[in-house]
Amino acid sequence: MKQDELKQAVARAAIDYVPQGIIGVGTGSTANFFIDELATIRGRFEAAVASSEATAQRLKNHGIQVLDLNSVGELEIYVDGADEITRHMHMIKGGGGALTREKIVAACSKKFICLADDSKLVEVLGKFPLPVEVIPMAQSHVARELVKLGGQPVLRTGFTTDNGNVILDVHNLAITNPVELEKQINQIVGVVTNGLFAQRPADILLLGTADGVKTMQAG
Ligand SMILES: O=C(CO)[C@H](O)[C@H](O)COP(=O)(O)O
Repeated sequence: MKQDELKQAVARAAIDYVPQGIIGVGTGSTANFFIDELATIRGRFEAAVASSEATAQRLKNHGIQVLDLNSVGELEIYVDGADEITRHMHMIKGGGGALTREKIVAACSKKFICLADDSKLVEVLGKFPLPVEVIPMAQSHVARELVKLGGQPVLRTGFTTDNGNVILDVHNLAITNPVELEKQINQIVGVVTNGLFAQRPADILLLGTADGVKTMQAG
């Protein structure tokens, strides 16, 4: 099965988790498939909160109401993809550069439902370069600190986040303790946040495989 077919299958499976109220919606090609599925059940839920400008636009294009996070309470679910995920539900996210808003919406949600094709399931995080969102004037400082942690930061050229910041993609990190590394990187002055989602892992993983969609939880 092609990767896109697997993404579409998990997006369709996620519809079973959609509550009547307001849904947090992620960013990326898998999230886009989910948005397209949401469009088919418009009217069965109230509205959405978007984790990026691109997601907000796609939701609106489908006629789905998009609300400001500050105007709503805690969300029932947040649905998003990942670049890598482990059996412990720790993730690397931010391949699309939306990591900060994704982390914020996820933090405001009771349940994080991760949608991924089986190429994203890994034993250890870190083959995918870890995205770090950085205030532009701190770019060099943060890069030096990331080198001290053993990584090789590379500026994502020509890319600005929805928050007006830059992304350093950090290669070759040995991510043996994702919870600690997430905290450590976030303590560097000038870092907005990093793409490790370990302090707040996913609750449910819908994994697209050639044998169908598998539902997994931390274990
Ligand atoms: O974190 C993300 C965007 O910032 C995405 O969830 C992640 O990059 C996966 O993308 P895709 O679904 O296109 O494979």
